[in-house]
Amino acid sequence: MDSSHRRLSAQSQPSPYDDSYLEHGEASQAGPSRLQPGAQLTLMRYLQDLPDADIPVSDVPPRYHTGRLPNSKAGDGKPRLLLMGQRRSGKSSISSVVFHKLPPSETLYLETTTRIKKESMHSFMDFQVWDFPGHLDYFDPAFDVDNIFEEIGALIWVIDAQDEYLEAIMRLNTTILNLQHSYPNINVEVFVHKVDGLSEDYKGDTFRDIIQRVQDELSDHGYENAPVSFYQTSIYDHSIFEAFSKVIQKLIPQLPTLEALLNSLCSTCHIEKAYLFDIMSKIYIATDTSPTDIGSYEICSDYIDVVIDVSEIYGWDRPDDNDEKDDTSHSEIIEIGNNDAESLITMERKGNNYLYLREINKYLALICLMGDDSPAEKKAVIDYNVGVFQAALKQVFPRAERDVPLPEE
Ligand SMILES: Nc1nc2c(ncn2[C@@H]2O[C@H](COP(=O)(O)OP(=O)(O)OP(=O)(O)O)[C@@H](O)[C@H]2O)c(=O)[nH]1
Repeated sequence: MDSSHRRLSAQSQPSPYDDSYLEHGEASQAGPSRLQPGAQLTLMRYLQDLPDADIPVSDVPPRYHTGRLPNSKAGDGKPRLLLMGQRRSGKSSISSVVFHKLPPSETLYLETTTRIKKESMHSFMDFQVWDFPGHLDYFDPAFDVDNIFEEIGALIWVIDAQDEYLEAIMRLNTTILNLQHSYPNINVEVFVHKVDGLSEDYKGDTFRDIIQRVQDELSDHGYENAPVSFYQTSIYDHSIFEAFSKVIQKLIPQLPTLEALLNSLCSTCHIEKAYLFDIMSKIYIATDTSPTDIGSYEICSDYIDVVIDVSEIYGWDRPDDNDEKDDTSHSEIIEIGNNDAESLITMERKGNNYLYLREINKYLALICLMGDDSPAEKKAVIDYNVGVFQAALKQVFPRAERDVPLPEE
C-alpha cells in the first residue's frame, strides 16, 4: 500500500465555477487555462443547477429523493430515525454497531431498553436515532403520538428472522395503518434482521414470506402501494450498513445532485464505482448510478477501516481553514500542487485495478474502484478531477464543512 498524507493550506482555492473536470489523459497539462470547453460545460451544467438542488420544482408531493424530508414540518433537515420492533429483535444492537462501533459480539451483553433512547448524531448532516423499547404501545393515549412521528424521517421496523415473526408483522401493520391517515408519507423500512443464522434457502423463503404477509394485509385494508421497503440485515456482516445507507439516502435532499456529480467524475476518470462515505458510520451517502453490488461496497468499507487504523497511528489534527499554516504545509503545497487533500491513499488490487480514497472533508471520504483503463500513472488527472468534485461538493453540501456540533436536544 502506498500512502501519503497532506495538509490543508490557506492558499486561495480556485473557484469551482472557474474549474472543470479534466478529461482523462491530460494530467501533465492540469490547470484552468488548459481545460477543454466541453469539459468545462459538463461541470457548469451541474453547478448552475445547484441553487435549485434543495427544492426541485415538482407538482408531485415530496417523497423519496425529491428534495424535502417526507414529514419535516420545520424543514430543519434534522430527520429522526425511529427504531421499532419486538423485544430482543436487535434494535439497540443495530444502533450500537452502526453508530458507536460496538463490536457485534459485544451486543450479547446489551441490556434491554426500558425507555425511549434518543441520540443525536452530528455528521455530514444532523439526525436523531430513537431506540424504542420493544414492549411499548405508542398508540396508548398516554403517549403524544404527534411528538413522536411529526418530524420522523424513517420508521425502521426490526423483525427477528430467527424468531416467530407473526406478531411482529401484526404490530407493524397496525402501526402503518394507524399512521397512514396522519402521516401517509412516512418511509417504513423493514429490516428482516439476524439473517446470519439462516441457510440461504430459509433466508430467502422467510424474506419473501414476510414481504407477502405485510403487503397482503395492507392491501386487505385498502392500502395499496404503501411506501414500505424491505432489507435483509445482520450486524455480523456489511448488510446492516448497506441497508442503513439506503435508508439515509432517502433523507438527503441533495442526492440527485450528488449522484450526477459522481456520474460525471466516473465517466471522466474511468472509475468503475465511486462511493461517498460517511467516515464515522461507514454509511455511504451517495454512489454513482451504475449497478451496485455488495462486494464493491464491502471492499470500500473495509478500506475505510484500514485508513482509520493507519491514520490513528500516523494522522494528525487537521488545522482549520483559517489557521495560519506553517512552513511545512506551505512547502508541501508547492511540491504537490494540491491544497485540498487531507489524505490520499492508493492500493493495488489486481493488475491495473486499484482503490482510490480521498478524504473530502471532516465527515466524508470518496472511495473509487478504478477501472482497468484508468492506470495508476494517470493519478494526477484523477487527483485534479476529484479536487473539482470536492469544490462542487462544498457548494452542494455546505453543511458538511461545519465544525461545531449543535447542542444536544
Ligand atoms: N445472530 C444475530 N444476533 C443479533 C443480531 N443483532 C442483534 N442480535 C442479538 O439479539 C439480542 C437482542 O439484541 P438487542 O439489541 O438488545 O435487542 P432490542 O431489540 O434492543 O431489545 P429490547 O431492548 O428488549 O427491545 C442480543 O443478544 C444481540 O446480540 C444479528 O444480526 N444476528
